[in-house]
Amino acid sequence: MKKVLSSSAIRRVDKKTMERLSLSSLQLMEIAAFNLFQFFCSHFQFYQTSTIHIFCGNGNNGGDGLVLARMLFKAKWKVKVYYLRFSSKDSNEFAANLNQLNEMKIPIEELNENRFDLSIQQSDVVIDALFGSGLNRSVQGFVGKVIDILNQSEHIVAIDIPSGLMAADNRNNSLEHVIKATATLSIQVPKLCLFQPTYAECIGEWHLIDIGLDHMALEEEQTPYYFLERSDIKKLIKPSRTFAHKGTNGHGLLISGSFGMMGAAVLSANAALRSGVGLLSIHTPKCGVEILQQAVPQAMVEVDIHQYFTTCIQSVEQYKGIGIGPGLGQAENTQKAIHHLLQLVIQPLVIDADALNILASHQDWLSLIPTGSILTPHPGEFKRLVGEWNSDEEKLEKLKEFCGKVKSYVILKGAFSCLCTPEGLFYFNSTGNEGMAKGGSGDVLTGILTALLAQGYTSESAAMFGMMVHGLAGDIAAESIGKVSMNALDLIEFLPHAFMQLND
Ligand SMILES: NC(=O)C1=CN([C@@H]2O[C@H](COP(=O)(O)OP(=O)(O)OC[C@H]3O[C@@H](n4cnc5c(N)ncnc54)[C@H](O)[C@@H]3O)[C@@H](O)[C@H]2O)[C@@H](O)CC1
Ligand SMILES: [K+]
Repeated sequence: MKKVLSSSAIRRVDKKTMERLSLSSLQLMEIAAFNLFQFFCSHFQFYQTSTIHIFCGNGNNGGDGLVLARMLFKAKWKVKVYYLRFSSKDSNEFAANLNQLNEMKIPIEELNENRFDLSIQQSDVVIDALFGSGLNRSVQGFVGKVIDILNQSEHIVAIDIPSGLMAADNRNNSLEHVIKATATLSIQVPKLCLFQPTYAECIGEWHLIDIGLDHMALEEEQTPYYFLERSDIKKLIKPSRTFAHKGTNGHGLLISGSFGMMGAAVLSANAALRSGVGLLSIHTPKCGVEILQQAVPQAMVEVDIHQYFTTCIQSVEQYKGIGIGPGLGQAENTQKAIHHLLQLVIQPLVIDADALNILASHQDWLSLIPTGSILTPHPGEFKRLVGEWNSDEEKLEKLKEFCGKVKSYVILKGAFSCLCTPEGLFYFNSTGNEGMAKGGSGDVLTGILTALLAQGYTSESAAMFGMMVHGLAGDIAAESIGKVSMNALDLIEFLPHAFMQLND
């Protein structure tokens, strides 16, 4: 698990690293730039025949750019270096490295208001080292003009953060002039902006470049934001037991499906059955019985009295994991059935799709949600629950407030799905890809989560584990058959591989 830190926290960690490892600021910069250099050379080998234009500000992000330029120059890459002084005082590290470049006779050009005629070819590469985590106000004036010109380039690699973007909160940033990077090499610590959809087109693909910051110093920083990694899940996985039988692996219930939407029930049931549940029951209207008995013979079907949709859920105390929502529809009698279930149930629920939409239209029922439930909205469903937001930052505030209010977990689905806890901690997922953005993916997640709760995982563990394994199944599917063709059925097909990889 990596901590997502603010600029001020990163500065403290940098400082402690230097103190504890007896490094000067120049030495730390040298290490940072060397790691950037190594990554750049191996990951962007195909740029080797291009001219690399490196644009440096006169702070420490610019310092990183100068050191990287020196290293690429020595390694015989074709580099052109430019710097501009947006601040009247150069940082010490920038100044020292500028001297070095001059001493080594590496050509370097100063840009200013009167001189910034840039000639960059289509195949050339721009490295953006203008501003990093030190940006504390919107970019304006001359440097803004330079950013606009650079944005005409096709290949832009940003160092640490695309210039013009702030690490954590951009609500007071006009965002008029922001580098639109194709890739961002962020220095060791993930920043909140990396996970926010609004800034995705400025950040491009991103990579974290480890520079050996002091682990204790990172430990000492407090943050509500975390980047969840595969290794975190391994610790949560329950060992399998030799004498396990279907009864000890938990009995799950899925309340899903309605006329015309039985596919959702089939998907979530199959996902649950691939996620270790001992026994699975599906509550469904009469029209779904034959479909489910054929498509999911391993499951038991509990038949509603209604032909087309769910109207009546009787007793649920025997189930440890209960998932409700996929393909449920929003018929009036289904709404009543949900209300009845909420009054009846004490164990946490997995709540998805139409069950969320029903809750959104009955806000007074939110207080009936059992503590520790897991809600899995996509942004549209979440908006119906909490109203519009004006920025990603506000969206996270609403998420925290909502989870606290309903004392439950929310997995807000999307790229870097975000799990928020009732205590207001945020965990961004590191698995998953855009090939999963298709109907049925969410139904699969509901099935997985229901199965994990049934097996006795706590809501928090189930939410982390489920979110990670779901995304990983998507990543394996993308690798095996490609993002275009993969669909929800493939997520189920690759779930066993994902579970095995997490267990390894
Ligand atoms: N020892 C260290 O501190 C390390 C720093 N590193 C690099 O240093 C960067 C941070 O460096 P700095 O703190 O010097 O900051 P930056 O280089 O990001 O920015 C430079 C300065 O510009 C000024 N500024 C802020 N917003 C502005 C605006 N809109 N218009 C004009 N000027 C503005 C501020 O005074 C700021 O300090 C990181 O992003 C990273 O690239 C890395 O080398 C790792 C080690
Ligand atoms: K930058």
